Amino acid sequence: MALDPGTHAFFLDVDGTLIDIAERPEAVVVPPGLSDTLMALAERADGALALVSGRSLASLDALFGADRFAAAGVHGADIRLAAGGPSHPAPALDEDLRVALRAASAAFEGVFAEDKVHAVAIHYRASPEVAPALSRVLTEVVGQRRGIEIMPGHCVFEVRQAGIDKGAAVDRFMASPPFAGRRPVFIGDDVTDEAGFRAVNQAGGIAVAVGAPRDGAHTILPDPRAVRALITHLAAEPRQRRR
Ligand SMILES: O=P(O)(O)OC[C@H]1O[C@H](O[C@H]2O[C@H](CO)[C@@H](O)[C@H](O)[C@H]2O)[C@H](O)[C@@H](O)[C@@H]1O
Repeated sequence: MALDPGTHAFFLDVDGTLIDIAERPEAVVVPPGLSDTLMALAERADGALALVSGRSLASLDALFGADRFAAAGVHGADIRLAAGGPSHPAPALDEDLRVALRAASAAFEGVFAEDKVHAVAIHYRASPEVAPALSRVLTEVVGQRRGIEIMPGHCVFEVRQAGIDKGAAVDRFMASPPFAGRRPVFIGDDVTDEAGFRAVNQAGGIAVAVGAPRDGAHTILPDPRAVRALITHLAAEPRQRRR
């Protein structure tokens, strides 16, 4: 894969892409040195590197360092266009909907709700067999509310506002420096990353799936370890890179 920090902009999904999946969101491990390696790549790309995640910005900062990276949190509902800069949050998901989703989730053994204010992730990794029934209940809770969608992910249903997705986040980053004028690259593993793939494809960029084929992806890396190896390679001085 011919990627060049001098000309590409990098959009990186987090769970299942940069870091390995864990049993619970708070149990993930960021490998030692990964944040510094990402920073080195960001510097080589003149700042054109963003984390694009379903996690909140607070969660990303806890994992990778406060304000260290440009980032789109909660699938783009809360965007920090530059490291150290302000965030631009969308309106919160209605409080009564969030309360109802938390209550509905609590009725299922092994299920818990992660309330991210702009979205609620309902996790069922500990009880995968409940997925069909859980999906039906969440659909009932959302009911006739307009502009709300339920997105499946890895052992999770995410209830969020329609129109906010990783593709819109990529478009927003690409509209201004240091991203504008570069060729975007999106690396991700989940169905929610396919919106990011569509956005980079429309901009003539490169979409890289992780672990399994995904709609819109040009190529696949086998796992997060391979993603980290690629990042390490790109972050190195050109003369240090193996040809
Ligand atoms: O867009 P991402 O950066 O891939 O974030 C997607 C969701 O990741 C987290 O949940 C997922 O990872 C957990 C830790 O590995 C795992 O336990 C869970 O089953 C996965 O769904 C995070 O908790 C969510 O908020 C993100 O939306």
